[in-house]
Amino acid sequence: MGVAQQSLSQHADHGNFVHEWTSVCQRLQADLGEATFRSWIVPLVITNFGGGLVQIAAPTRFIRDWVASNFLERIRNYWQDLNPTIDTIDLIVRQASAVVSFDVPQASVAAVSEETETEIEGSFISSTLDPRFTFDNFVVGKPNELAYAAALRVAESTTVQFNPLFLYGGVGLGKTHLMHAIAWHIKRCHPERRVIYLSAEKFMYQFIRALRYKDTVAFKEQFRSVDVLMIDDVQFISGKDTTQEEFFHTFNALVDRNHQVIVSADKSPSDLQGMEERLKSRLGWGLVADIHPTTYELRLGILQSKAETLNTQVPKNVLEFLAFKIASNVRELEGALNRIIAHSTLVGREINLEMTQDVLRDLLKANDRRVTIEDIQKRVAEYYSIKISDMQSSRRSQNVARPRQVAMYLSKILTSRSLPDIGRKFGGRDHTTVLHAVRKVEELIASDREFSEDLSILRRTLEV
Ligand SMILES: Nc1ncnc2c1ncn2[C@@H]1O[C@H](COP(=O)(O)OP(=O)(O)OP(=O)(O)O)[C@@H](O)[C@H]1O
Repeated sequence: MGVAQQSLSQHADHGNFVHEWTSVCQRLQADLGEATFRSWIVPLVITNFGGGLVQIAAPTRFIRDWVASNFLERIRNYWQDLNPTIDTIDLIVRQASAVVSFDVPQASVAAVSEETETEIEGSFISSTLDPRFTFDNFVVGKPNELAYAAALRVAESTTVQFNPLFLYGGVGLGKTHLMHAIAWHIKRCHPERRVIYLSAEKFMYQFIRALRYKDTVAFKEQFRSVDVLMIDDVQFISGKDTTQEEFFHTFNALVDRNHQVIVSADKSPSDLQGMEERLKSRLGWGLVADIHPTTYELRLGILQSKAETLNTQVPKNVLEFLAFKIASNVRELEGALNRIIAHSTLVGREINLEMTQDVLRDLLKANDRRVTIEDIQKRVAEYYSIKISDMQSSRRSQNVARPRQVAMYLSKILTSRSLPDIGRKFGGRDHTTVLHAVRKVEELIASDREFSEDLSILRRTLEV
């Protein structure tokens, strides 16, 4: 019996849960078939249980999302058949290195002790780093070029050039990705440098624990002896005065010794509410680099890169559609791409616009950019100098029919309306007419450069 197994078996319910999970897995295996079971269920580990809750961790967000939308209900039902006290299955993402797993047939159970939340590897003490968050996987565009350049500079140089480096930006725009990328780079190129990377939340909990166990000397020593201290989401300690005080002293001790400090937050130092003035001011002393909201081009670049990483061919018009429609943040954009790829892999359905709109209906509604079919008809009519009423008319001459087809195509890719809906707005035409128009325009985009350029211009005017 391994160490982790021993520690878990101290839990009174351990035996039952292992037994139950094994039975649930057997039923899933029978239902789903070997290949699906291996792809989606085997990577899962149980990380916590008790009080009616089972917490299951997936190694990546992609697997978590897919399991959540396809198997969660079934896992809960099967579990409740065995143990009616279970009412919640909590699916989380946790890297394999953060958990200790041990042998249970088919799928595994893990014990997460406080030690395993902090990875201690040689001189590198840190929260678990996501292996995908590297500089190589970071797509650079106008909105993030300064933050990227600053992060790379700090990661590459062994002398301190600006202290602290303060990275900030809205939700899901890549702050954590850049922080991890810096840490990975240092870990690879300068393994002798001592780096601590952790969230401000964890900093606070470690500090509270040190206070509780009267261990603050060791706490201070640990943080003040590093070459690089990286604190993610520093806004978390806003309003938490004692933690701020400790962070302030740690920060000063490191900066005074010319050791690098890197901090990320959702706002600029001066906008951090609930943060002491002297800390705000010190946080702004070095280089403050913001990550702006993404542009259409950056979103498209990110999607192309992610599709390549996932080794999947996704049609260009689908990537463009997603880049246009999902402008909120990169995390959501990635989630959307993962969902359609997973759907296609498992159901064997070809990835195209139709299927994308189908699979992502809810998400698309939430992100509706409110370009209406009427806006499109008006803009296209202006562009080709035809009457707007010709969008609905039965005239078939080429100079009217082609713009009408273009408007139908743009309605399909820029709104989430269905083919029959679009047909209705174009003088009550049938959905097959709309489909024909979409195909025709796609053909022309591929074969006629001038036409394709016209269309890009038109599209851009609608996207602003
Ligand atoms: N420029 C980019 N290139 C590639 N991937 C990106 C880029 N920007 C963001 N991402 C991806 O988007 C997701 C969200 O990014 P991340 O977690 O770094 O955001 P964040 O700014 O830290 O968000 P939060 O405010 O929620 O902490 C990650 O999967 C990340 O890899």
